[in-house]
Amino acid sequence: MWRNLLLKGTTCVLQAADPMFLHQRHFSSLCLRLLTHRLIHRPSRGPSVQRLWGTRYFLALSGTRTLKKDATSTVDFPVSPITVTEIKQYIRSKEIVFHDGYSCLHIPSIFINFSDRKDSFSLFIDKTTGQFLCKDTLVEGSWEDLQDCLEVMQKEEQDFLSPHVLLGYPETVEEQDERERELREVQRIWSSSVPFSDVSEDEALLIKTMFQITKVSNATLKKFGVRLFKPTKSLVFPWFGGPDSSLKGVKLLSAQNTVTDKVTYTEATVPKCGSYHNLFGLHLVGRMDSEVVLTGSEMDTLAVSQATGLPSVALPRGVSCLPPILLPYLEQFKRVTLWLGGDIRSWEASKIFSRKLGLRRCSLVRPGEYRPCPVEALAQGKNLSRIIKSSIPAAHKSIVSFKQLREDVYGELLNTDQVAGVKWTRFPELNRILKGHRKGELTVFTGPTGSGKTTFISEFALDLCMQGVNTLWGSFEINNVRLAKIMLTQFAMQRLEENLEQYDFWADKFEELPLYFMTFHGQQNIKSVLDTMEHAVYLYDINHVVIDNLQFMMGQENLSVDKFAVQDHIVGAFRKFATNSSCHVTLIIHPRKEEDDRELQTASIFGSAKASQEADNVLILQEKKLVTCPGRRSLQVTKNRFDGDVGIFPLDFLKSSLTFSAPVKGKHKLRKVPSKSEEEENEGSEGSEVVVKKGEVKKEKAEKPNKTTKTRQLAQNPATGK
Ligand SMILES: Nc1ncnc2c1ncn2[C@@H]1O[C@H](COP(=O)(O)OP(=O)(O)OP(=O)(O)O)[C@@H](O)[C@H]1O
Repeated sequence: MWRNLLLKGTTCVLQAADPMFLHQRHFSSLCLRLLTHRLIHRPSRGPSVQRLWGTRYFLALSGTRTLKKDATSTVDFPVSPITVTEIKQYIRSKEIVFHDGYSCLHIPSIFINFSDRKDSFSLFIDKTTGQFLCKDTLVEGSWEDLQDCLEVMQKEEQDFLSPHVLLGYPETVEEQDERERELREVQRIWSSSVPFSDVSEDEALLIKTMFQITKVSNATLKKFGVRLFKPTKSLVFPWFGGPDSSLKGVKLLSAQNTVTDKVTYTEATVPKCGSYHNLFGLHLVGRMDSEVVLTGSEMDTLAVSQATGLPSVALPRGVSCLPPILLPYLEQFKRVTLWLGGDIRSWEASKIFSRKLGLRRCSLVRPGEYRPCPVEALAQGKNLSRIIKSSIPAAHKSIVSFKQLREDVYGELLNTDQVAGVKWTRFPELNRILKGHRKGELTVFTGPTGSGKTTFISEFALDLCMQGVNTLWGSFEINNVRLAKIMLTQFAMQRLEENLEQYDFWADKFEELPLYFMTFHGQQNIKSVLDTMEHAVYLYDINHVVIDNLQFMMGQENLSVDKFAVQDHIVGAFRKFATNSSCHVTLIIHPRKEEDDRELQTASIFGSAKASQEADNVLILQEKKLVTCPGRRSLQVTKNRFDGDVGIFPLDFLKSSLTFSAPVKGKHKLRKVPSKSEEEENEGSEGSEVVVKKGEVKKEKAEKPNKTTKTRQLAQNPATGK
């Protein structure tokens, strides 16, 4: 029956009443049966069974495409998280020899004939996920795919399998058109761009001045194949890849001068950034090279190569992520120097990426006054070889002295603004109180039922995501479609149902955001959620996880245990995750039942005091008392571990765009946060804004000049002083 279905090229949908009915093993055995007919059809991306709203499982059993690039942003539940020990045990049981690499295990490719093998160990298995890539044939797939292939080889007593044995999701006509269009676009840009040797000296100098690369020679540009696309005056960086080093894509970089004479760059890639897996410069790396300098931009790689002669490659999306699919290409290097830029963000990224690459082979260039990014270092005539030599090992000892910390402390003092984290663009008041959004922190957010917690946090997270903070949503209460609709409305800042003709425009832009959703809904077990979060941090370098909300993890835990103890355990687990993964976790927790007319406080968070103790920040969406105007909300920060400032400011809700924006200044009187005793008699003053600096005496009257000055200053727009 299956065979008939396959031959007819149909898609088979299996719907199971009980989700457990179709589990992994069932699916594998099904595929094995198909394999014996030499027709294996299974999704090559992620877990082979994709979970869709908990009750339906789809098997795509038609189509002929080997690869399906990640087209969705949902993070599937890792059906059975795999460990490196299990992978090794399995491979040994199949009597396959392997090399234990830095991030991957290397085995001989099973997709090419023994006599045709150029490199005896060209199949790489990711030690964290079990995903594999054969560098000779570019066949990739999940750990389950590889197991199935090995089982079939053993069963059929074969030495190798055809690379076409693994077929992915069927490609729709639109997808096929899109792929062909992209290929044509790459060729069109490449053939209509010109090498620098064909550009007049004056024009070349003008372009180099625009991009601030006057010190980069034409010989270096030629070596890396960099061209000029004249119509937009963009630099064209080619992607040469695959066993034949053919042209796979291009990146176009344009430069604009801002009013402050700073140069800003915009880049565009073909194919789109999600499928643009180019390590720029890789085609120039020799098979025997054992050292590489990893940079955050193509121009930095040009600078390093020219100044030091060392092999250098650039990450395709700069410091925002290191996709695991690139790890096999970095396995040959015994030493990797990460010089990702000259700011704190690059420094943080280099520490995170070195974990994926294997700490013991990595050394990091610490940004600083004397160590800007490579292209700037070249422009300033610095000695790049010396900077690389001064890089520090990524593997740090458990016990350190101040001598080892002093540079870190100096860096923090020098870059206070960057250390404070990413600033919100839509919530300047939050920047004034919290100073920014930092990695590795835990934020607890609460507010009355139905007050708009999800709606607010959605905009709060979207704002950060639009600035490049890789975000993962765990929305257990409302489904991902509804959540994405809210976010898209907030992104477009308008009611899209009335402007459907604009839908594609906004959806295209929205799709570019580094935004991912867990495919969970309803009650979940904390272990599955944490496994998925870890999986996503590894795959997508997630910086911010939003959990809406904690109550959806409580139901699955042991009911005989006290529910406060369960909550404490869950909060502790999120705290640990945030610290260990250098990832910010925002946790929505329902408040305990309070009197209707009482404002919420830190102590109103449901459960014991553990949540507020573990949290770095506590945010409360206040609905009552503070405002006389009905429906008006305020956001109160009651804890801020970073610098202690707490405060409250009003939020205006715009129903058409589902956004909260600060009300017009001057309309609202300043007000201080009431102390507990004052709170009792507090009548509530509407729409007020206040920031209390750590160490200030709360009891001080708002009218006192020094206090008023302080709060007024803080209420001012720092740019205009108004
Ligand atoms: N400030 C506001 N004024 C009026 N309506 C609002 C406001 N904020 C959100 N809403 C609307 O209220 C409804 C509930 O919002 P939301 O789901 O964000 O609340 P919640 O606090 O997360 O709810 P729950 O307590 O069930 O988790 C939505 O329809 C939303 O558009």
